Amino acid sequence: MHPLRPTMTVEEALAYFSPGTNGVQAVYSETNEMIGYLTVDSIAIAVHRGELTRPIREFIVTEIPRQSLEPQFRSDEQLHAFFHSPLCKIVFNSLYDGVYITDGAGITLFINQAYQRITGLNADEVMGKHMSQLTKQGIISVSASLETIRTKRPVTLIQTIRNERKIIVSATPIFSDAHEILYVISCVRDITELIRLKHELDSQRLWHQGMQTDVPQPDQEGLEKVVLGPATRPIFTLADKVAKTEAKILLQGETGVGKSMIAKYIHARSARNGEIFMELNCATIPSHLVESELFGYEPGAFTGALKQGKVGILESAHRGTLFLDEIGDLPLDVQVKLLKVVEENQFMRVGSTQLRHVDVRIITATHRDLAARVREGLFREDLYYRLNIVTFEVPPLRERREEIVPLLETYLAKFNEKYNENKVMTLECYEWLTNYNWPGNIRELANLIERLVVTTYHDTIDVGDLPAILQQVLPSTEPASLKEAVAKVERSLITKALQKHGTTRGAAAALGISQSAIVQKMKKLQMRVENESF
Ligand SMILES: Nc1ncnc2c1ncn2[C@@H]1O[C@H](COP(=O)(O)OP(=O)(O)OP(=O)(O)O)[C@@H](O)[C@H]1O
Repeated sequence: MHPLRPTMTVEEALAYFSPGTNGVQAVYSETNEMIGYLTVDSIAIAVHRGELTRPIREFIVTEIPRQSLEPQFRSDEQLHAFFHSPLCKIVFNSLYDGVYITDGAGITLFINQAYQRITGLNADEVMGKHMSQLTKQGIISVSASLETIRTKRPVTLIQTIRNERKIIVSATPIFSDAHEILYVISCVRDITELIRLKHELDSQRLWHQGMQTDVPQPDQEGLEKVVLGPATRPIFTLADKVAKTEAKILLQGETGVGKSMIAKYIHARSARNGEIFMELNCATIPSHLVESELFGYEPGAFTGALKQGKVGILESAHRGTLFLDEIGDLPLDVQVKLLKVVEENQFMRVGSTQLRHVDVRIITATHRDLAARVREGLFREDLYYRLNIVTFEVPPLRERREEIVPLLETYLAKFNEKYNENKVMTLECYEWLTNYNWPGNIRELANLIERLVVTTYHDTIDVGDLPAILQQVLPSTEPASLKEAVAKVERSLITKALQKHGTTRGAAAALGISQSAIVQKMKKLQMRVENESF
């Protein structure tokens, strides 16, 4: 077990006072200096006062009282005796927070009076029952005790009681001498009201910020309703500015973050508004067809070609804007032809020797690191610099979480209207989705809401309606020690630098350390070091 830290809660510290351990435990600062002791007596006082969630720093003593040096529980039997004693019931019933105790197998042994008050459940409904039975019966949505038994770690999660009340449950394991879980003590707080207030506050704050901006509402441009949070507002402000120019724009960001929406917005705010906006995704058409799709072809230019030939997307976009998505996937030979368009506004159809003139604004986008593609020889450097006069880095949704709730609200309203429904989402569901990582970004969010509106039978969408992957309960992911936390940050910084710069040399330079230092660090962090080019 890791050392006790002053920021731990009393609840977390309970696990350190298992049978066979001393009634006194040293507490260490984040820099591993011993700063005092926590005794079983001070823990008992905290428990008695219902201060399970207070940091133990408030209960640290600098000298050890002599009686505390005696082991408090000499055996598992004494621990069992405590949990089955009337004293245990008196102590837990005196608490304001709810307490739920199961044995190491997950069978309910005790609930205190506060738990009954908070949840509306009475002892007869749960006593002697296995937690899985209670989830199956829909009495509780998920079980923190079972997660604790599975992971052998403290777990905190949000639980719904009979599909109504939301409570936050923190479960802590109590171990035997042999490190088996004997009991799980869960502390329970009602958060229904808390979530509602937080949710209201977040939404209001965000919309208020949105109102104060000078950015013209993209919706006014005939686009879909756009959510503008602190991370996207500057992007739209800059987009509005560069829209008035003919500068080439490169949009970078993961799939579904809104790159094509920004491209449409730039077109709508430019002098070309009213002319056509054309879009070509270079990754979705086979590479041998990209050239003819883009530039068109003459009659009989190749086998399978249309007799009358075909006008390419570039020509169709004359006077308008052409949005080339996934430009990083454009074959090298087509890049040469595109360079001519960018530099001279000229091109030739496939199978023709006649130069044609075209007036098109080109906006490009990619989820790839184009600079790295240039280094790898997969993207022409001259074209890269031509296309990349202004770059927009569009952050993934997980890095702009404050936009998640307004996005959920926007899409819920949109699909309610589309399907003539009147669905609402529970606060727990909002909370849950705010914590999800959204690898598919806003597109994934929009698709999920559409699916939920169409497939759910009831008017209230709850966590139980979410796909299984979204319902996974995560054990507390707090790093266990400062060292672990530092390692986590180092690992993430190195991974990001390697992804961006491609080589350990480049990554080391970006992080301000030598190449041998980065390689050594990677080995220490058990990261794969293959060769210089990683
Ligand atoms: N700020 C926003 N507010 C509301 N909806 C948004 C916002 N940004 C994007 N969307 C919506 O998210 C979906 C995906 O956006 P978009 O197609 O622009 O992403 P993308 O980055 O171009 O994805 P890809 O690279 O896969 O083509 C679209 O339905 C779009 O309307």
